[in-house]
Amino acid sequence: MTEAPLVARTTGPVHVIGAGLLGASVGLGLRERGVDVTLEDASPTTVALAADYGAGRARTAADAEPALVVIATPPDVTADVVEGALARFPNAVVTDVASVKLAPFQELTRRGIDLTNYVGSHPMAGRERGGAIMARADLFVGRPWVVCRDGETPAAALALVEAVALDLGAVLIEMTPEEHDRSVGLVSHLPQVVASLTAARLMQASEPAIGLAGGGLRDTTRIAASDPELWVQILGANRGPVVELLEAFSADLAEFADALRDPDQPGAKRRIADLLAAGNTGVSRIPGKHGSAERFAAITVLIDDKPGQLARLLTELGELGINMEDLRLEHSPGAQIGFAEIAVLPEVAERAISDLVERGWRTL
Ligand SMILES: NC(=O)C1=CN([C@@H]2O[C@H](COP(=O)(O)OP(=O)(O)OC[C@H]3O[C@@H](n4cnc5c(N)ncnc54)[C@H](O)[C@@H]3O)[C@@H](O)[C@H]2O)C=CC1
Ligand SMILES: O=C(O)C(=O)Cc1ccc(O)cc1
Repeated sequence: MTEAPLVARTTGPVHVIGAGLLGASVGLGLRERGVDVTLEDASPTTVALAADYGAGRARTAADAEPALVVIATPPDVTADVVEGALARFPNAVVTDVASVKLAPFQELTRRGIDLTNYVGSHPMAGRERGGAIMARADLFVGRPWVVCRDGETPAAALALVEAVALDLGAVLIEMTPEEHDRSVGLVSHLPQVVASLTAARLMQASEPAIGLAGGGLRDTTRIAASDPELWVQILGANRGPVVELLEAFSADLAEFADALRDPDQPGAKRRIADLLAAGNTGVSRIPGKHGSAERFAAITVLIDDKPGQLARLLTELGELGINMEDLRLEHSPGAQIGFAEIAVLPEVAERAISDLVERGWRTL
C-alpha cells in the first residue's frame, strides 16, 4: 500500500535562521510535508550539514522573500536576529523558538521595533545535545508548542505560526510571555538545575558506588547531560522566576533535613511522609506519565552482555514488523545482563512481547 502524501497547512516558503537541533528539526518536519525550506546559520558547515540531512536548502540571493521566518538561535542573540529578520523581510511573519519569551520581547520593545509581524513561540521539545546532527523530523510530535500573541497580532500572522506547529505534530498552547516564563521556570528550568546539581554530586562517588546506579538515578538526572552554555543563557534570562523557585525548593529541602535529623521527634515522620506524598501527587499530574495519555507502551527485554545481542534484537523486531519508537538501554557495569526498554505503539505491544518470547527472548 502506498502511503498518502502528507498535506501541509503551512503556506509559502519558510526560512530557518539557526540550523542547529531546533532549526534543522523544524526544517526536516516541514520538508516531509513538501514545504520549501531555506536555511541560514552563522556557521556555513551547520547549513551544509542540515541541508545534507534533508532539512532544507541554503538560501540564495535569487530566493523570493519567505512567508515565514523561524529563528532558532541561542536565546542571547534572539532579539538581535529577530530585529534583523523583521528588517530584511518586511512582509514576512517572524517567529522564534527560544526557551524564554519575556526577555527577547522586552528587549525588542525597548528598542522600539514594530512587532506587528512578530509572534514569539516555544516548542516544549528538545534533546540534551544540540546541533543539526541531533535533529529529528518527529521532535515536536505530541509536544506542547506555546504561542505568545498579543492584541496587536494579526490573525494571519498567528495562523501561519500555528500552521507550522500543527504541521510538525505539536499541540498549540497560548500564553503571555510572563505566563510562559513562570510556567517553564517550574516545569523545565527548576528540574534542570535540580538534575544538574544531583548529578554533580556523583563526582564524589567511588567506582563501586557508581556501579550501583540504576533506573532511579538515570530518570532523575537525564537532563543533566544538557549543554551548559545554552542553559546559562536560559537561566540568566529567566532568573526572576527561577531564583524564587530555587528558594522555595531550598526551604523544602531544609524542612526535610530538619525532620530527618531527628525522625523520632513528634510529628517528624508525618512531615517526611507528607512531603513524599506531595511528590506522588505532583508526579501524577505530569501529562503522559499515566493512563491513556501515554503515547507509547514500553517493553523491557533482557539482553545478555555478549557482542551482537542488541543488533540481533533490533533485526528481529524489524523481521516481526514491529516499529520501534524509542530505545533506552540500561546496563550496570560488571553485570552480565542488560535491559533494552523499547517503546512501541500500545496496540502492537502484546503481539511484540509474545513474538519475542516465542523467539527465545526474555521480557519483563
Ligand atoms: N535544545 C533544546 O532542547 C531546546 C532549545 N530551544 C531553543 O531553541 C534555540 C536553539 O537551540 P538549539 O537548536 O538547541 O541550539 P543549537 O546550538 O543546536 O543551534 C543553534 C544554532 O544557531 C546558530 N547561531 C548562533 N548565533 C547565530 C546568529 N547570530 N545567526 C545565525 N545563526 C546563529 C548556531 O551556529 C547554531 O547552529 C534556543 O533559543 C533554545 O533556547 C527550544 C526548545 C528545546
Ligand atoms: O529533554 C527534555 O525532556 C526537555 O524537555 C528538553 C527541553 C529543553 C529546553 C526547552 O526549552 C524545552 C525542552
